[in-house]
Order: sequence, then C-alpha cells, then structure tokens
Amino acid sequence: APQIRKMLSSGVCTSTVQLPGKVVVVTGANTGIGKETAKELAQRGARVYLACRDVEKGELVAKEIQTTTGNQQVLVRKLDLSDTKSIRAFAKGFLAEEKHLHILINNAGVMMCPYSKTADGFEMHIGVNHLGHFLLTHLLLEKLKESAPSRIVNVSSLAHHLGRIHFHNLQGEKFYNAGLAYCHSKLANILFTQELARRLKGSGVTTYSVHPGTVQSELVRHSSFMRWMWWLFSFFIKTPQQGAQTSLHCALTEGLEILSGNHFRYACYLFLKMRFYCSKEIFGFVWVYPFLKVHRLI
Ligand SMILES: NC(=O)C1=CN([C@@H]2O[C@H](COP(=O)(O)OP(=O)(O)OC[C@H]3O[C@@H](n4cnc5c(N)ncnc54)[C@H](OP(=O)(O)O)[C@@H]3O)[C@@H](O)[C@H]2O)C=CC1
Ligand SMILES: CC1=C(/C=C/C(C)=C/C=C/C(C)=C/C=O)C(C)(C)CCC1
Repeated sequence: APQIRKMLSSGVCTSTVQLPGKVVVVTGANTGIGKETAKELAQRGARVYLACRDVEKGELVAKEIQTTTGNQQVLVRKLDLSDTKSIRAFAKGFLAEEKHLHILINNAGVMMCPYSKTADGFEMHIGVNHLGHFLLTHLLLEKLKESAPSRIVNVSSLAHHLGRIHFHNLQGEKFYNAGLAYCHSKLANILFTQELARRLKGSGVTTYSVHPGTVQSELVRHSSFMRWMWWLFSFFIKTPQQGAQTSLHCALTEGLEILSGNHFRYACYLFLKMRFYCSKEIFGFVWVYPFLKVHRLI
C-alpha cells in the first residue's frame, strides 16, 4: 500500500523559477488545490491575487499564506464565476489596479452539484467550470499579451474522458446527470485550451490544461457517495499540496512554450513508474488516445 500511495502521489514541480515582480491570479484559491498553488507562487515572490467568491474565507487564507511565506503581497478579490456581472467587476478592478498579469490559473470548480443555473441561466458546471473562466480569460487577455511571456493554466480533469459536448442540451434542460455534467465541463476546459493556444500563437501567451490527480479536497462536497469513496481510499489520495504540482509545473517550468495547448497529467498507469509527462512528447501512443477521443466527441 505505501508503494501504491507513493506512486499515486509522486510527480513534483522541479522548477526553481522565482517570481519577484510577477503578478498572478488564481481562481478558487481559498481552499484545496488553488490554495496550495497560490501558496507556492507566493513563496516564490509573486504578487498573488486570490480570486474567491467568499471574500471572508479568502482573507483568512491570505493571512495564512502571508504568515507562512513572509510575502505580504497576497491579495483577495471577489470573483463569483457563476455570475458574469461579478466576473466583469473582478476584471475591471484588476485591470485598473495592475499593470501586468503574468500567470492566470483557472482553477475554481464545482462537481456533481444538484441541477441549478448560474445568474445568467447556464447550467452550473458548464457555467462555472468553463464559461466563467472563458469570460474571465477573455477579459484579461490583453493584459496577458502586454505582459508576455505569460501563461494561462486551465485545471481540467481525468473526467474529461467521459465528457461530451451536447450542443442540443448544453444547459442540461433535456436531460441531466450531475456526474456527467462535470465531465462535459472538464472536456470543455481542454477544448478551450487547444483552441486558445491556436489563436494565441506568436503572441507570447501560452496555455495548458492539467489533470491534478485524485486529490483530497472539498470538491466532493455535493456527493455523499464520492465523500465516502474519498474517505475509504483516503490513504491513496493526493494531498492538495501534491495536487498543485501539475498546475505549478505548467505555470513555472521553463521551455514549455512549444507545448502550448497540450494537456498535462502525471502518468497514472498503475504499477508503472509515475512521472510528469506531456503525452505528445514522451508517450506518443498515449497522446493519440485522448486526442482522437476529444475530436471524436465533437
Ligand atoms: N480534487 C480532485 O480530485 C480533482 C480536482 N480537479 C479540479 O481541480 C480544481 C480545484 O478543485 P479542488 O481544489 O479539488 O476543489 P475544492 O472544492 O476544494 O475547491 C474549489 C474552489 O473553487 C471555488 N469555487 C466554486 N464555485 C465557484 C464560483 N462560482 N466562483 C468562484 N469560485 C468558485 C471554491 O470556492 P468555495 O470554497 O467558496 O466553494 C473553491 O475555492 C477544480 O477545477 C476541479 O475540477 C480535477 C480533478 C480531480
Ligand atoms: C480506482 C481507485 C481510485 C479511483 C479514483 C478515481 C476514479 C478518481 C476520480 C477522480 C475525479 C474524476 C476527480 C475529479 O475530477 C482511488 C480513489 C485513487 C484509490 C485507488 C483505486
């Protein structure tokens, strides 16, 4: 068991890049993977914006990060991705306040919530996980271009394999399954990353999607079955700090620019040595599978 545990949670960001003078935005940074990502970026000297829907929770985390890293430039700003007004207000405030944006981590997410809609009438998973981040990225894109080289990391999931883009039922009005709705939104994250990379070619802004691994966090809050699974297998599940490593790898590692648009995850083939990889580069055959799958689905 310890050996499996080690294999399932290995893979660390080995970059030693430091970030003084760099500006970073992390969405959903008040807990889980986002919090640990923000902490590490603050540790490396960046000015880090915690974009949270609950500002009070965010302030507590900002204090904690300031204390542990000694970096006082950890700021909290309100961002509710389920409301385009809030997204526009966040972007407006940020653009007025900051001259640069070097790293945008689109990390926030919801999973398996009961059927509900965002303030603008989008199904909650696609609305928050994809459309909210899509609008946020669009609003911050000029700033990212002006600050190039800059990066956008979209936190997707292994769950994208079960995703489908049902154009005739995008808002889940005809049929809805909470688990599949999450999968669809995570597929959208990957397709968005691929197309964004294509459109941003030559701009100095690059983008990556990641699967962080299976991570102990509040993501399972809406499903008692998943909470039970996470509890049962807790020994094998990554800590949020381990879960942040793939996002950090994509945000920090030098020389990744040529891989813009690719999907990154640790190579989780049970009982095989685990390592970071960009499947296209290292295991060509593995790359073909998700690539074909993604294209077959649309
Ligand atoms: N944990 C896992 O095993 C896996 C996670 N992922 C992905 O990793 C990312 C981070 O998840 P994780 O840390 O595990 O989950 P958590 O539930 O711990 O964190 C999710 C974060 O997103 C925020 N959030 C949710 N809805 C909104 C919203 N409407 N507006 C703004 N922020 C919002 C939450 O804020 P609040 O605290 O206020 O609710 C929280 O800060 C997600 O995109 C998830 O899909 C992917 C694969 C596996
Ligand atoms: C089989 C198996 C596991 C399965 C994990 C799965 C299936 C996780 C899926 C996570 C997703 C999709 C999260 C959010 O995006 C564990 C618990 C690691 C324990 C070892 C055996």
